[in-house]
Amino acid sequence: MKPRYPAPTPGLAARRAALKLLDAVLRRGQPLETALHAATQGIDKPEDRALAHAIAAEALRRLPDLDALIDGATAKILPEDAKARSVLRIALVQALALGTPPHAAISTVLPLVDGGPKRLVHGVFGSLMRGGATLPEHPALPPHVRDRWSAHWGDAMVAAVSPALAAPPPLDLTLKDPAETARWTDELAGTSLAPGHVRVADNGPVKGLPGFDAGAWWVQDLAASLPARLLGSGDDVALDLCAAPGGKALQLAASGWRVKALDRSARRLERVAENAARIGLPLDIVTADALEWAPDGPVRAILLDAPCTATGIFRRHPDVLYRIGEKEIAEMAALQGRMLARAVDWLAPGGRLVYATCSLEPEEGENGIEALLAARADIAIDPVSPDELPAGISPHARGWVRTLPGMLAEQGGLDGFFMARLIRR
Ligand SMILES: C[S@@+](CC[C@H](N)C(=O)[O-])C[C@H]1O[C@@H](n2cnc3c(N)ncnc32)[C@H](O)[C@@H]1O
Repeated sequence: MKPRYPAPTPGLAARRAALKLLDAVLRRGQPLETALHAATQGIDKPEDRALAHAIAAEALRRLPDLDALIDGATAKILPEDAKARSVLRIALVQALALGTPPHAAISTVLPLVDGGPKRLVHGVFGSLMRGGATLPEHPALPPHVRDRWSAHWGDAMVAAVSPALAAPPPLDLTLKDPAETARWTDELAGTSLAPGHVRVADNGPVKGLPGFDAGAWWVQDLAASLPARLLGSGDDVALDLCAAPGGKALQLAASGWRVKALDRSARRLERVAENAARIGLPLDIVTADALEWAPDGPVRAILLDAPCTATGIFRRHPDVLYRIGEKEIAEMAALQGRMLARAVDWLAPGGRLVYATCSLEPEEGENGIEALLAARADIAIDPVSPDELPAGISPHARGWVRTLPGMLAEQGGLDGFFMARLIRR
């Protein structure tokens, strides 16, 4: 007897979820990670959810190149938001970048255009495959990002972004005890670019690596480990005003500080508590909005790792290349300005505040600090000296630190960050 309903195409659910993810990022401006839960609802197997994420992330990494192929193979340019375009992006990225056999790549997406231009999708995909289509070794950047970053940082920086986007970033670990750097570099078969840092080439499951269960380290990009280093060690109270998921708060605690780890997100603070328990370091966790909360008295050390557009972590989160524009940058810069103005007021005379963002936008870094300095005669930059930084990264002449794509490229690069250490006179 003929089945009443056709059997579901194996792998279709993951492709449908990938389509929803692309839609969430490109049309609704949602972060990929935020959209993941809703897009993969009803998918039981973790490997199918991971596949959906991998397809969408790779499609975002390769979007301008995929679109150039599609546009070169269609007589009439498909609208930017046409479902057929997104379905073709998903099929092509699997066949050309993820190693999916072309027949599987197309047969698992065609049901997604049921009742739509199935023949067109099939025809465009087939003609591209027959024509030997390939993707360039280094992905092209979307024009609006290329122009923005080229205006701020120059063409050499932009040229360094594409290779950085092509390869998955290495896994960086921060050690609880920097004195054990040689031991863990050896046990993890990694390389170390700074005391307390190990870079691991093999990107396998983190929980399986030596030292995870023992709480010897946590995952943290090398650039992200620099701001807490700039506060040095101490045994006083240190405020970490935007603490979750906790990498920098743990660094401060490991350096002896009594850390008040504040964040407004109770859910994200659960991760902080889990991480602190695994590592075995004490943190005083406070759920509060830094724009409303205030400490009891002046403090000597503050870390403000402010919420930002996160364009500096494009290697891990390529959705920032499509979600972030001038409006988002201006909104974040305004929020950061308010947080910074409030936080410097809490500093004791001689106290230090490290301000950091994982953004490649000067509005969220250099410009914000210059505006603060112009408004506050009692605040100055406490310049970072070269010996506080890993070899290959130098402080800016103004005393702050800017990491850019292209730095340490031969060793695997690092995230884009801005950090400045301020002192209250
Ligand atoms: C860049 S992340 C912090 C990363 C963290 N410092 C680390 O090293 O793991 C920014 C954090 O700021 C928090 N946040 C955003 N607005 C806030 C506010 N008004 N008050 C407190 N935390 C806030 C977010 O919940 C987010 O966890």
